[in-house]
Amino acid sequence: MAKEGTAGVAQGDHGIAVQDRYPDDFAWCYGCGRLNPAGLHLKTYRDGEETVTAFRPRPEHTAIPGFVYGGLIASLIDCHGTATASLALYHRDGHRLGDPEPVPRCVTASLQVDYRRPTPLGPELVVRGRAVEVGARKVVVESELYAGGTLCARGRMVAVLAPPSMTPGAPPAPAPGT
Ligand SMILES: CCCCC/C=C\C/C=C\C/C=C\C/C=C\CCCC(=O)SCCNC(=O)CCNC(=O)[C@H](O)C(C)(C)COP(=O)(O)OP(=O)(O)OC[C@H]1O[C@@H](n2cnc3c(N)ncnc32)[C@H](O)[C@@H]1OP(=O)(O)O
Repeated sequence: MAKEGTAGVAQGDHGIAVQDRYPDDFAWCYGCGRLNPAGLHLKTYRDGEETVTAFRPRPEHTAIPGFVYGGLIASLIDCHGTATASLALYHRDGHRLGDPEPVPRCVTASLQVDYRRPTPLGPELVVRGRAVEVGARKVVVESELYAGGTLCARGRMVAVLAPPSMTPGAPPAPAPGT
């Protein structure tokens, strides 16, 4: 059974965030890429048998006044899920965060979000996830999103290892003055 959300996030695998171990070419994601200056910079940590992340929505993440936009909720569940999948594959291969081997990058093949309660805008949101199936390249991740300890959304996703042949180059640098 899922634990109630808390904001205590940094435990296990040396307290390192999965996203801080993605190779640079895979670190531009809007939701979780550490190199995307306009992104959300989500960080996923191992917490026992689960993973956890926390994010405090800002006023621009409003759906209707006082409540969080569902697309943001989906983004948090998405990026936390792909990181949870990456960590599951890394662990399966005998590694721990902090090892020199790069963390594998997964992309979203399928994402389902069930919005169970309106999510209040104000408290920090906490997402807890776990890999429930780990295949050769495919990982199924289930997760829950909490606001102030209240379960507001559930996620289920299929994440697939990005083929190395599709590694992108870094995006172009912004034009001067932008
Ligand atoms: C933005 C990336 C777009 C391109 C993706 C490709 C390469 C990635 C390159 C760079 C990525 C860099 C950074 C990523 C940044 C952010 C990530 C955050 C999350 C996202 O924002 S990411 C954007 C949205 N995402 C996509 O843009 C994916 C488009 N898509 C594809 O690129 C292919 O579709 C792919 C690679 C997913 C699979 O293609 P594939 O040919 O490699 O593998 P295959 O089809 O054999 O599937 C293998 C196993 O997954 C099962 N499976 C597949 N699809 C399923 C589904 N929908 N439901 C249930 N199961 C499914 C199969 O049933 C099989 O399962 P089994 O092994 O058990 O038989």
